[in-house]
Amino acid sequence: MVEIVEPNTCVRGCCTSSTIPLHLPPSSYALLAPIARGSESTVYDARLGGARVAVKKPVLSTADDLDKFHRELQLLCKLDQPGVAKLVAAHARPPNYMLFFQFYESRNLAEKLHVQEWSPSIYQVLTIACDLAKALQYLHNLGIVHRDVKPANILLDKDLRPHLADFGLAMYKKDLKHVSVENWKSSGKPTGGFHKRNMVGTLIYMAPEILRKDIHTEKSDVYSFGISINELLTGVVPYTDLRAEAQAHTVLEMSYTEQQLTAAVVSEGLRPILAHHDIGAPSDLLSLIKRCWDPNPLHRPSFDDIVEELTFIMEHVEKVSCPSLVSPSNQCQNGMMDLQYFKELNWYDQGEQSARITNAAKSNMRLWASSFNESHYHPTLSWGSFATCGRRETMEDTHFMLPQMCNENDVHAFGIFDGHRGAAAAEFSARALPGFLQNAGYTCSPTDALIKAFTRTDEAFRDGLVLHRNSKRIIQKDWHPGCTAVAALIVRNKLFVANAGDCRAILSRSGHPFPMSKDHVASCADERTRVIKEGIKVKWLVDTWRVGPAALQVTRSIGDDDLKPAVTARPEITETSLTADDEFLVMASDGLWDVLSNEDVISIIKDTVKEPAMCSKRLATEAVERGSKDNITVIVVFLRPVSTAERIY
Ligand SMILES: Nc1ncnc2c1ncn2[C@@H]1O[C@H](COP(=O)(O)OP(=O)(O)OP(=O)(O)O)[C@@H](O)[C@H]1O
Ligand SMILES: [Mn+2]
Ligand SMILES: [Mn+2]
Repeated sequence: MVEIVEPNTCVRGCCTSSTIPLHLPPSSYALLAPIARGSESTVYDARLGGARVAVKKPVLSTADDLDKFHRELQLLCKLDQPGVAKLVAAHARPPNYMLFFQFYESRNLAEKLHVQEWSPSIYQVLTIACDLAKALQYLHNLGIVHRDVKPANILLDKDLRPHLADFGLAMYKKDLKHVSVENWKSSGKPTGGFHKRNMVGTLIYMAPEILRKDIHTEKSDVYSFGISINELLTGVVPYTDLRAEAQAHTVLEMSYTEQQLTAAVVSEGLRPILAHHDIGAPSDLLSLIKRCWDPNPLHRPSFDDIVEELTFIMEHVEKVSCPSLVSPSNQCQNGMMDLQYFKELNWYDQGEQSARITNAAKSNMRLWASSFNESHYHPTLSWGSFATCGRRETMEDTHFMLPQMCNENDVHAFGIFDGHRGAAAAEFSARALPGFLQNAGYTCSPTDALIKAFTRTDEAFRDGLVLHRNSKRIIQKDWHPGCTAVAALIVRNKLFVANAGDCRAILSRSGHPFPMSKDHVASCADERTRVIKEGIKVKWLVDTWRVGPAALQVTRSIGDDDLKPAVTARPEITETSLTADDEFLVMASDGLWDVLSNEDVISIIKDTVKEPAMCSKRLATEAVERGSKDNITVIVVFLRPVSTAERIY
């Protein structure tokens, strides 16, 4: 990539390599945007000789930090294994100290699981586990312990293969024996002792012997590996799982301190909830995970054992699962093919294409540029979501999150769609509505833009349906998919909520629920009267009021072209000015509100760790526990700054 210039060493001469350039002419590289900022370093998206790389630039404030940099570089120069993040170059001379790595496109495993909500197949879990075990086996054979194995340090490439990164704490085992634990923990930083920075995010992956402040061995990496693979399998951050019994501690909630977690892991043998057989995890894998997190390091397997066992499990899974891919049950009979094709049209793409961004939007115009006075209160946002199929077999909910819409720092939009009679309308709307909203945003007020976005989405979807019905000669007259929708738009200090149907949005204002939408259901007298007036019958059926021959419970929706115009897509809009009293916004599909009251939702968030994705997940899990039988989608948006301590403990 870039030529090696002799002598190829760092400034001190302690780091050498015959293949990796260790000093670079400034013209050969360019740092672009930062992609991660830690307390010890910043990682940049960068270019080196034309290729995309990730550059880790450590903060070097003390002589110790410099020693640490050279140790890390010496070590990285020796590593060459496909499961280890590849160092491609370094610059180790004043004033610039940088490590250049091959770029891994699919972020780290923690983000993939908890931000993108990726749910891997068993085969993908086994592939990652196996690659990672081989990388750790390689390191241990070289006498190196990593000491910071956790999903955030596992980078995924575009094929989702893992690469172990962050050798900031890695050491030769022989050197560790001399280093007392106190030494690596406190390097004279102000708080001293067990520095918070080392704990945050890492504590839950630490073996009991480390928490007891004994020496780290390779078996401590085995423990962290076991915890990480279980997280990969369950999608649950350790100790946040609500399926646990009350006494099994949801440790990451505010009420638990790190001392309490440490005590529970060390003396009560507390561990995360093991993945369940239900999800198709082979029992051999589950028992392997359990042995990896055994309290006694001597009882944990070595990576030689782990690699061997995982290889065996993978071969077995391949044999069992491959034939089903071609099983006759998956093939459609001839007559069914067309209908199948029709339903499987990619409605997301259809939606995206209908709401293509207009020229106005491509120019330099600003969204709602003149709206609202800049001197007002400015909310500080953080957002997260969680969506689950729940007890249903299919997922008909969709959502979108558009923080900092069109690069406007203080314009944000979020939306949830709950499909019925199929997922088509919900899938279409999740992509179309944000586009229509943006296009309208250059010319209309926020309220009008929201109304336009809803009605245009509805029209475009119903037009699309007609078009496909005709062109594909599908005689499926009575297929009329629809969806309910709620969308929130924040423009500076103003919050607008548009709702059509029975999704709901509430604010927590001074600790109390403040409804931002009204449910549009046939049991609501006003709505029932309106629908009847527009010519559609409403009948009491079984247990509730239902609309038209389709027996819909909602009175407003996108789609449902058999019930238009009575079942209108026109949303009701609520508007409010945000102040420092507004803590957070919660939006969710009716799967949540069926079993949780507005008050329940507020109080659950109050005693959950202040991380929006975790709050969303906790609410959904709680709703499933309380018997919700529907799909559940939750978006939580904090409107005030949340301190790191509140987010982690
Ligand atoms: N080679 C890479 N390709 C893509 N992204 C990367 C790469 N290296 C690092 N990153 C991103 O930067 C983040 C931080 O990297 P790394 O863990 O090496 O830095 P760090 O400063 O030691 O972080 P911390 O100590 O806070 O965990 C990773 O989680 C990942 O999101
Ligand atoms: Mn890291
Ligand atoms: Mn690190």
